[in-house]
Amino acid sequence: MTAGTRAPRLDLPAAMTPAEPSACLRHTGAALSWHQARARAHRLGRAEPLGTEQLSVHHGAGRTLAEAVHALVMLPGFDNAAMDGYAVRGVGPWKVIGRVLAGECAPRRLGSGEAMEIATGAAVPEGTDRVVEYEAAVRGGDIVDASTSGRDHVRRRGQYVTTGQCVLPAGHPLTPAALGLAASVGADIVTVRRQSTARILITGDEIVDSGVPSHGKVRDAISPVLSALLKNWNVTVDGVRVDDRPAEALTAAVDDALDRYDITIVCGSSSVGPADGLHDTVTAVGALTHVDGVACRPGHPQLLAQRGRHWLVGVPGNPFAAVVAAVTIIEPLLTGLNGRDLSVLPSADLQGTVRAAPQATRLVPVHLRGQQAHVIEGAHPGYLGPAAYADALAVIPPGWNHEAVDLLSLTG
Ligand SMILES: Nc1nc2c(c(=O)[nH]1)N[C@H]1C(S)=C(S)[C@@H](COP(=O)(O)OP(=O)(O)OC[C@H]3O[C@@H](n4cnc5c(N)ncnc54)[C@H](O)[C@@H]3O)O[C@H]1N2
Ligand code: MOO
Repeated sequence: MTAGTRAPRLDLPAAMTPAEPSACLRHTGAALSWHQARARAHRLGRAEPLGTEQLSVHHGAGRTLAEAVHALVMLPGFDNAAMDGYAVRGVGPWKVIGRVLAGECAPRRLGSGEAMEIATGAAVPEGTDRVVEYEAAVRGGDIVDASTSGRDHVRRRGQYVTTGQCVLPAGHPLTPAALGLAASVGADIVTVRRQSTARILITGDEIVDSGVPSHGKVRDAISPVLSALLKNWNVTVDGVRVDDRPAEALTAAVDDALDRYDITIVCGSSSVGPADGLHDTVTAVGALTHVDGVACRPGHPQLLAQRGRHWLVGVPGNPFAAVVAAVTIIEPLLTGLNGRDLSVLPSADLQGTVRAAPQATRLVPVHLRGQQAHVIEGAHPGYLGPAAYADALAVIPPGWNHEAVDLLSLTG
């Protein structure tokens, strides 16, 4: 609910031409470049990592390792068959002297000219030269024969991992496969960063949190999108609350949330209008400002401040601008808090009409098709339509000249 004269229009492409200002020329903070803001949020988080806890590998999904996982066993732990068939020794034909299934031990070693029927994963009998898969074997009675094969179909002990080897370093995200790997090298417990918590504070007298808004009112679109993004980033979003102005109410709510949550996110109130009290609140709660304005379109009026180990993020009230702020500030901050490196962003060639801003990074919703990102027309700071269809946001740097663009995932 900013008031006063509108900011002059910048050189927006057709796809992003809004009916209201998207440039925050009157914004008071010294804007960082988009890359600087992202890097700073990450660096700050990295300097104050979250505490740690120990979790079962069954419950670690989405967490980040605080301590490396070292193998307690060889992988494989023993020489075993990679195929169902016959473990053989020497040249065929072989006499079949028995059978060994997974989990069993062969009763004795193989002699030359002998074979043992074997299941995939079973320990091969001592003396085994190779495993002949059923498909390549010809059996008659207790004799089996096969042509020579190039592969021995034996997975050797320690072929993948040796005991003591670091299989997952600290800072590695516990993806489903990483959890399986930790278990396969014998880990029951992993040491991870604790789950971060966030409180979303929605400001604005015009905002209603359910139902169809009456004239002059606006349905809260930011809580749903922000809550979902935060859950994707493994944050516990502990309640969403609509705070009425006056400024003292916002300050009290922020003060309280800063005490109790890792990240307090104030939506709206970030600009320069008469009801935009976030800057005063930052001062009143004694937080130190690190980012105050980012040279990006949309999403310029972003804020990052710190009180102790607690973080205050201001995101613009325009919902698409709020999404931009989330991927610019909140995601890198969380990446840092979890002790992870900022990932190198994937990139793609951009198809569609978009023009670079001279001094700001533009964030544009795109569909990904193969190696190409296709611009979704109609993006507007106050409208989530194109973002709702997008796979990612393309990062269009100032002065962009049709080079490949970086991509920020919107789908988790
Ligand atoms: N004179 C200036 N006016 C504005 C500037 C500026 O630099 N000088 N910047 C513009 C930009 S850019 C943005 S973005 C907005 C940011 O405004 P605020 O963060 O202060 O947010 P509000 O004024 O409260 O709301 C803006 C807009 O968004 C709607 N809104 C707010 N919260 C929600 C919500 N939870 N769900 C859906 N929509 C929401 C609100 O009704 C307003 O329409 O300031 C510009 N003005
Ligand atoms: O127009 Mo404002 O850029 O952040 O939505």
